[in-house]
Amino acid sequence: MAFKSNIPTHPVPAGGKTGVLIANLGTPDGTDYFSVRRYLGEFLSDRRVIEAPPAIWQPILQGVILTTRPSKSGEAYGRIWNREEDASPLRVYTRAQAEKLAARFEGEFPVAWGMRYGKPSIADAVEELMDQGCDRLVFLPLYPQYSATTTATANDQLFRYLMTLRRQPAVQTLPAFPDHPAYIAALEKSVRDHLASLSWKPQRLVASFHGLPKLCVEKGDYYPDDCERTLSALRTALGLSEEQMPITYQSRFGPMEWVQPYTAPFVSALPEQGITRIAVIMPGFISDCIETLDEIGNELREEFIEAGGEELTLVPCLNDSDDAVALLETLVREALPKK
Ligand SMILES: C=CC1=C(C)c2cc3[nH]c(cc4nc(cc5[nH]c(cc1n2)c(C)c5CCC(=O)O)C(CCC(=O)O)=C4C)c(C)c3C=C
Ligand SMILES: [Fe+2]
Ligand SMILES: [Fe+2]
Repeated sequence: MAFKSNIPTHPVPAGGKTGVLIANLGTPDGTDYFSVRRYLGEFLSDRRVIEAPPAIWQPILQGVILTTRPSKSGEAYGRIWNREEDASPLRVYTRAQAEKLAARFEGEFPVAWGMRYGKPSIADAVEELMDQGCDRLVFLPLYPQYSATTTATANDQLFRYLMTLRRQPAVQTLPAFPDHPAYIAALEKSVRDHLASLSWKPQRLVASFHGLPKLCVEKGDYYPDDCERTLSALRTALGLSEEQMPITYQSRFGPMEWVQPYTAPFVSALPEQGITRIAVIMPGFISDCIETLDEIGNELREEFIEAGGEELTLVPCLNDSDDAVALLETLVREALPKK
């Protein structure tokens, strides 16, 4: 293999320069069939996400899944698309987080953003930082809870690109932050602010995390433990019990069993217990995306109303709020050597 001659366009200063790379999952470039197909094809070919042998999985993926799912998902993306920016919310928020974080660092640390799947890639972001003279990188996957299907594959992708470089930066990968005090404080404030803006009082604050196949957990992925850590810290901060703030898991994909309880049946069963006004918080997502805005904000709301529910409100994700950006700054600064 030939290694890339990646000579920075800016000289590397004496003593080195540190760049910050924030990474998220990735999202389609458009809502049309081919854009969504390209995205899902890359995402669902990742063996960290679907561990089945390619000889078995690829014919299923390239056959039935990539024939049917892109149209259905494209419609869902269409419902939540940011028309002003002509981009999906995940892209809009991730870019805004990077820009606002860069503004906070005032040139002390350049910031770039990259996506595990699609554009800009993690490789694009590494190049952007190295071109600015960075010879050290702090890599922050934007997943509060660890999973091999998210955090680990983001790290893999970073190192996969570094494998091609002649001139490699030093890299520090940051851990997940499920109960970091700054993260819990930001979530607590987002709940309090949102509840204060309502003219009614939810009877339950249902927490919904992205799901994961149960088999991944049996093989050692400790994602549900991290979700429990987040929720237990948040319940304590808000003074709520497990009954008042239950944990559930959404976004099941495929026929396998996933971590339970599943959000949709849990929420649909609430009206028959006399619970007809609820708020839903999704602390597994730093940014609003198709899974929060459409799966919960549209699909789940419809199911809840059909089951006899009256009100369902979403607590927005932290997105590009000052609290979110302050949290990212804290996580990065804590990782840097003290001067
Ligand atoms: C086996 C499939 C999947 C696993 C495992 C999985 C884990 C996982 N995903 C997130 C975060 C996000 N997922 C998003 C979208 C999404 N996820 C899957 C499948 C699996 N996820 C699919 C097929 C999709 C695409 C949407 C669809 O077609 O339904 C997103 C949003 C992306 C966006 O563009 O808005 C996020 C974020 C986590 C945290 C996680 C494991 C813990
Ligand atoms: Fe997902
Ligand atoms: Fe979904």
